[in-house]
Amino acid sequence: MVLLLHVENISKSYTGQQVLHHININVGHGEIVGLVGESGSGKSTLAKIIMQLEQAEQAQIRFNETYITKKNRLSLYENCQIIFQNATAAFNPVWTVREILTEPLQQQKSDCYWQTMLEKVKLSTNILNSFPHELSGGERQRVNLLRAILIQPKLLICDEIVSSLDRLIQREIIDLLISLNKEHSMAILFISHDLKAVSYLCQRVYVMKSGEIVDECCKGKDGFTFTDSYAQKLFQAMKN
Ligand SMILES: Nc1ncnc2c1ncn2[C@@H]1O[C@H](COP(=O)(O)OP(=O)(O)OP(=O)(O)O)[C@@H](O)[C@H]1O
Repeated sequence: MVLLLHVENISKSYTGQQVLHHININVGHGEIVGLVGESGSGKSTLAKIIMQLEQAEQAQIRFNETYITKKNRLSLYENCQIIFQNATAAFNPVWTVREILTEPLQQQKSDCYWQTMLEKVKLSTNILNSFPHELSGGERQRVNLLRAILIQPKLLICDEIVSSLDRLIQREIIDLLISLNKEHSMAILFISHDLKAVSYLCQRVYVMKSGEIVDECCKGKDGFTFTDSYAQKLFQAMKN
């Protein structure tokens, strides 16, 4: 598989405490990859470093064969987007949904365009004049997702985006990700505690523990088969 994101040797400390230890991960073009691990294992920190929102001590990040630094991060954002769990925090509360969605495009679009795009995330055009606080959690996360995919990124990093939603809405969002992956070959790095969601969605998964990648596995016909005992326990607990 041709690599889209290639992350090598990421280490990070906060106030003398090392939270990431020589992390290597990669995501292929059009691939859906999971990143799981217990709370505090360093998943979000890794995602922020990839997006140049945090500085790592040493890191080599290549996206589409180009080394990414703070200086050229804007070109990364044209092809790689991140969405977080808390969709509300991503929005300006005094903007309507139309204003929120128009911002990354930097130009007005027709009602017909919005209808087509909103249908992709199963929202109606009525929502365009609403403010974020008038939406449900699931609707907010759909707007967040649509905002990220409007620029047709090659990679979408999802950091716990379904954790606060109920099961049915979680499933709808995940099915939406699968269709976006199929229709646009959009690669996804899916960071989650939710191993059921990861098992359903992802083709390959990395398991993280205390700032280290302890296992990596491709999905086979029986799901994921890990060699590391921590990874085995983690996924075994899900089945029980
Ligand atoms: N800005 C910060 N300053 C100091 N320590 C931090 C900071 N951000 C994260 N940490 C620490 O780094 C470690 C990794 O945190 P991180 O949020 O990356 O973990 P995580 O795996 O994403 O956790 P969760 O699943 O709960 O979101 C934790 O010990 C956390 O307390």
